[in-house]
Amino acid sequence: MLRGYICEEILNQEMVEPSSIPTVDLSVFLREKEDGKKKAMETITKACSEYGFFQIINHGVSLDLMKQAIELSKTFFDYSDEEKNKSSPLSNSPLPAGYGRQHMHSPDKNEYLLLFPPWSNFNVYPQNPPQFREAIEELFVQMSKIAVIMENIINDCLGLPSDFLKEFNQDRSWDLMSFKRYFPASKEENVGIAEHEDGNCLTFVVQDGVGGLQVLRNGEWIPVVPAEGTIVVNVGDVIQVLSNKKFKSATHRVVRKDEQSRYSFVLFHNLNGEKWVEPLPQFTKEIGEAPKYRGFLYKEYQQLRMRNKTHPPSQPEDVIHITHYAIDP
Ligand SMILES: O=C(O)CCC(=O)C(=O)O
Ligand SMILES: [Fe+2]
Repeated sequence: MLRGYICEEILNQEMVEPSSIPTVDLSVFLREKEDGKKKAMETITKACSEYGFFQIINHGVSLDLMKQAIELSKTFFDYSDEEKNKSSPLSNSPLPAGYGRQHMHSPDKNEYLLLFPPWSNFNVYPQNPPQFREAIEELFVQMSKIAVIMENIINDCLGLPSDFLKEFNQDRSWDLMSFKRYFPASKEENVGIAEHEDGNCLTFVVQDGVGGLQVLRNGEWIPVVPAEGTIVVNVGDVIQVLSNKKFKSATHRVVRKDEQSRYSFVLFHNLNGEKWVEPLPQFTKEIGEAPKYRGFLYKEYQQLRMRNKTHPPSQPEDVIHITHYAIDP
């Protein structure tokens, strides 16, 4: 049940509904043949230079497993608080891995299960449903493989050495997976996750059929129409800073639907907190361009973002995001 599938066999393209963000067939990178790679790289480069969002098909992650994980997360989130709270975070973990709900004052209306890689000591796995843990662990492995492939593609698109990002961060222990349930919209408001950019390197999203994920493109909110088997990819702040804004960290949000919960899960391909992040010489000194950001310790940024969530600032302009490190021209 949890086995991966051979990429050539799967995902009849006709199954995929039309969507407003570009779709990249990842199988061209998984095969030895060169066909289609150039075109796929152009699509990715354009999407990342403009707004940082695209989606992938034929990625090698088991479709059965993706579906099964969404179903298992539904079962989990439907349990009583008492059952869910059995997976409450350990007090010594660097981020609250385990089950949680957004802070009462947060505009975000969702509950979540946060997990570090399967070998981490910080994970507090749900005991129920019984198959959930195995599915999460297998998905973590399969999606992390795609993340490494995608890192290499991004290196090529940016003109960096082909294993640059892998070498930049060898330590995968800060990677995270998050399962979420967004509650149905109320009469007064429908924010699932307020407009934001992800702080990490690359994000991979699997959503159910409900919809509500939107990306900002040229000042307009574009819906990311759910299509079975696709994985949505977005660029995070770390890539934006390293590339000196050549690639954009996608601004996105989730809008809640009436009368329906929405379920999704996400792999955040992340950085070790001790990494120093600053625009690379390839995008500054070597091409005579001024850096758009000052350097920072990644964990400092992650902690500031966490503080936003647990102690929400009273003014929207006090929210810390990557502009905190921006150098004014
Ligand atoms: O649930 C989704 O579709 C996206 C979630 C998201 O943007 C996030 O967790 O940062
Ligand atoms: Fe996000």
